[in-house]
Amino acid sequence: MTVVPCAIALGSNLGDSRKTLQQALTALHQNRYIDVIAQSSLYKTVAIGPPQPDILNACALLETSLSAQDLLTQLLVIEQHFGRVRRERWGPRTLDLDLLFYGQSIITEPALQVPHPRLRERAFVLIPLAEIAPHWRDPVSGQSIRSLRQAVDPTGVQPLGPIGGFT
Ligand SMILES: Nc1ncnc2c1ncn2[C@@H]1O[C@H](COP(=O)(O)OP(=O)(O)OP(=O)(O)O)[C@@H](O)[C@H]1O
Ligand SMILES: Nc1nc2c(c(=O)[nH]1)N=C(CO)CN2
Repeated sequence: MTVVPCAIALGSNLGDSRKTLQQALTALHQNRYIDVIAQSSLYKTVAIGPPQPDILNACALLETSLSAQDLLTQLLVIEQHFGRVRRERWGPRTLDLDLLFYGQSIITEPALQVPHPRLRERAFVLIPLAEIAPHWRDPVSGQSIRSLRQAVDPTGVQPLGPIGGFT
């Protein structure tokens, strides 16, 4: 059985966001095909996009025996479980789970792009991810997460400490 290391981003700005992120990590942990290897601190971040409340963001490293498509399906199932309703693009959400990396794969399908196409410009992704995977190499740019993180403006990304709830 092949096990693939992956990275995901978590975000929430509706409801009890800290609890939602904790419960999302617990749901991933409970999936028999997914191991949660590491989780970043929690960050309060200024929302990029339409005006809306600040967002709680974090990242996690996983190992999975699922295909990238099946892992995305599991992420979408967990989002739905937390009542995510899609309205405007980049609007407020109870839970957003993005697949950032699936090993060193490059996937460009309509429903799945990996590495996540916007991760290189996102301080709210790169700062938490650099905590847990500084040496991970982005297969598209060839750069490490640490060097991508050093290139973004950290303004508006404030650490809040451990996510808590899940160990
Ligand atoms: N790497 C990926 N991770 C998560 N969803 C992806 C990915 N690539 C493509 N998608 C597709 O995008 C859809 C999710 O769009 P969504 O509305 O959550 O975007 P968003 O997270 O608000 O914005 P952004 O994609 O800029 O982070 C999913 O239904 C999925 O099919
Ligand atoms: N701060 C912040 N801004 C965003 C976020 C997010 O998770 N955090 N997600 C977006 C679309 O996924 C768009 N804008």
